[in-house]
Amino acid sequence: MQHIGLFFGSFNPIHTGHLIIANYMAHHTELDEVWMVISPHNPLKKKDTLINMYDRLEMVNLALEQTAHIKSCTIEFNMPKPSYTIDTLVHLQEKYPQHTFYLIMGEDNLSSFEKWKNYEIILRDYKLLVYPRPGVKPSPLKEHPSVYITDTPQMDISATFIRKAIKEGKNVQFFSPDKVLAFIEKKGLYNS
Ligand SMILES: Nc1ncnc2c1ncn2[C@@H]1O[C@H](COP(=O)(O)OP(=O)(O)OP(=O)(O)O)[C@@H](O)[C@H]1O
Ligand SMILES: O=C(O)c1ccc[n+]([C@@H]2O[C@H](COP(=O)([O-])O)[C@@H](O)[C@H]2O)c1
Repeated sequence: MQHIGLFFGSFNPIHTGHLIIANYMAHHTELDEVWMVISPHNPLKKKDTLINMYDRLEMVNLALEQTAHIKSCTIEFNMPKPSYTIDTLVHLQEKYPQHTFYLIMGEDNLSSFEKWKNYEIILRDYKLLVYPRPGVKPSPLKEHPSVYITDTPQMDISATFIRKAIKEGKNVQFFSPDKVLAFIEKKGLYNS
């Protein structure tokens, strides 16, 4: 049996903030592995700036080329859209009954967690590893017995910031691995 942390996200694009969290969860906690689950469409986000899921997957894979114990997961690609996490959890548990799954999320997502489909069932059946994120109002759910607040380093960087900077022609070196930035440039992503 393995303990797998599921790090769900749009990864539009993946950035250093995501990667530091994934590393911390994979190597500094009791988890055996972290799977980065690329969500085709977050039910609570508009699709305007969302680029195609295959390009987002490619960027995650480029970022993870040299890493052990952190993998990409495309399970939501073939599931109904938008991507409801409870449905994915049930599907993964059926497919991998030998694993114990944990949900990894930033505090920003915990603050809106009560808007998620069947969030009470998620809290009943899964443990949530929640890491602090700068500038987020603390959620009362922090006290829930299924919620574990981790001691993860914090970095105030977001995909929104990166997309905006690229659109404005600014330099974003180090915000994401070089290979990811080269892919963005080659494909002309986030330019308009
Ligand atoms: N800098 C960061 N530090 C910690 N967690 C982060 C950071 N950036 C994103 N996350 C977390 O990663 C998960 C996936 O986030 P997502 O792909 O939406 O990135 P984002 O940077 O928040 O994107 P956007 O700016 O487009 O909303 C979420 O749980 C989010 O809280
Ligand atoms: O299940 C839900 O109702 C639900 C509501 C909002 C967000 N989510 C998921 O939370 C994950 C984080 O999304 P994001 O866009 O902040 O990276 C992503 O996988 C979404 O599909 C899920």
